[in-house]
Amino acid sequence: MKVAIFGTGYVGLVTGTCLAEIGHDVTCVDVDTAKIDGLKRGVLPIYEPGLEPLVVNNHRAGRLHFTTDAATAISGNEIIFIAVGTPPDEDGSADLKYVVEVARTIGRHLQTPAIVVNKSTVPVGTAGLVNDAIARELEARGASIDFEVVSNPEFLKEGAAVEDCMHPDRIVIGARDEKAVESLKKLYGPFVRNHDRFVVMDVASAELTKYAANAMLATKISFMNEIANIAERVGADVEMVRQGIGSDPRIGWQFIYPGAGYGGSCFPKDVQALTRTAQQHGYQPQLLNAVEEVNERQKSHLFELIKRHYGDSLAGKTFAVWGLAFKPNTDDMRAASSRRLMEHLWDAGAKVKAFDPEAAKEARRIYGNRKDLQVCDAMDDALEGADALVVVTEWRQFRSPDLKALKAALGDAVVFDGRNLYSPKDMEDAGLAYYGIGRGRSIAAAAS
Ligand SMILES: NC(=O)C1=CN([C@@H]2O[C@H](COP(=O)(O)OP(=O)(O)OC[C@H]3O[C@@H](n4cnc5c(N)ncnc54)[C@H](O)[C@@H]3O)[C@@H](O)[C@H]2O)C=CC1
Ligand SMILES: O=C(O)[C@H]1O[C@H](OP(=O)(O)OP(=O)(O)OC[C@H]2O[C@@H](n3ccc(=O)[nH]c3=O)[C@H](O)[C@@H]2O)[C@H](O)[C@@H](O)[C@@H]1O
Repeated sequence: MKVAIFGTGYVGLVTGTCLAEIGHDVTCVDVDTAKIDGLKRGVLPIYEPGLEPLVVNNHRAGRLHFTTDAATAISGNEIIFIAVGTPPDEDGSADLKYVVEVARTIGRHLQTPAIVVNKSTVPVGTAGLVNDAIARELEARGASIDFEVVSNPEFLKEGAAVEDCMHPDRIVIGARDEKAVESLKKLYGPFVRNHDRFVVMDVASAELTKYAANAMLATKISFMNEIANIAERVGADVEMVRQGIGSDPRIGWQFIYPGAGYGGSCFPKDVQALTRTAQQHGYQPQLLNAVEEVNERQKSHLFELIKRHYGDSLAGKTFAVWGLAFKPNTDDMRAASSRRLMEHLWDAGAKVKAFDPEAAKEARRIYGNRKDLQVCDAMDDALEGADALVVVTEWRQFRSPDLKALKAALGDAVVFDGRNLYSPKDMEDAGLAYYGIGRGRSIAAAAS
């Protein structure tokens, strides 16, 4: 099938590439000329495991095209995806200006009937806005061309995006028109050959499903962070508690890892946007408010633990920070907890030596040449001359450090573990003071 995708970010590029991989003819469109030029040369704008060879091979095979020319991209394509950003507006609601702009562009250039599939995360009612924007442009041209707007939210995770796209656990389609549903089933069919994973519903329910999924996952995380904060106060270890509840299939093992708070481009903005939607409809979403509030507090929690150890005398101290990306296997630092931590440390007069396997370039882009930040090329380099280590992202290579070397390297022999990667006992045996998240007993011991 012939497909155009507007927006060549995490969602658009991954979706387009995976659709090309299963044999469709895909044109990715973006307004960012540098991104498109890079992609044509095989230079990817993001780090995503497994994506680069797929992009290069499918581009070479002539199934995956990149352009900034919307008119050419739209021409003759039966399916047109919208996969542009929906960042938070000033009041937290989703800013739909990019989505509406794409809809207008489609209306301006559409020549043949098409299904317009909205993959961006958008509030209920957006399909209607998209429909109206296209219709208005067609009317202005005096053109009468059939089109149908469908909601098809995306559930992929960064760091596992290709895998999620190739093996989706469900494909949600919100549509009024049976023919549009059949076309999308044909498009995605090869991804779900052995299982019927299509969940077909009305458009409003599909739009809300996306927010419900992200809000539920964010709720699980904030819930565990709340338990961690209680554990810290009552002298329990949240890691034991996690193991004690995860085996109950009604609770499950996933998304119950306490930590330095959830980050990324989606959970924070989507919880806020759903909150705004509820409020706009006269409902006070107390649970969603609490999920966000707990997360906001949690993002400062590592710094609170650092203050607990050092008191207010942080000026002149140097902190090694392992992990800058908001999660492992990505270079994305949007709303990353590392940023909040470093900003607190800098405000307190401390310096940071940071290492991340993929996000170094992004950190340099965000923070430029700050005197109090040194972005290092190796994890051990970050330890040199540091007083303490703070682990913010659970990259695999951080999991088994040489504790003797760690003790020797750190001026104050103290570790703050924002992802509970280490055993308090191993740390204690190695002579390191250890602060994890929600690890009440070891924190009490370290602070005493
Ligand atoms: N990042 C993720 O893991 C996921 C994101 N989503 C949702 O998908 C949407 C896209 O997110 P990302 O891919 O992360 O965004 P992104 O920011 O990585 O990429 C968006 C792209 O759209 C381009 N763009 C903006 N206006 C355009 C226009 N008029 N025509 C063509 N291209 C245009 C931008 O230049 C940018 O390259 C958002 O609504 C997000 O909430 C959904 C699931 C997962
Ligand atoms: O809408 C989106 O953009 C996507 O948002 C999340 O995906 P993503 O943000 O890429 O990454 P996650 O693995 O969900 O992690 C989000 C944050 O939660 C944190 N987290 C995750 C799991 C956990 O147990 N504890 C925890 O603190 C991570 O460290 C990270 O900061 C969802 O998992 C995807 O299904 C969704 O499509």
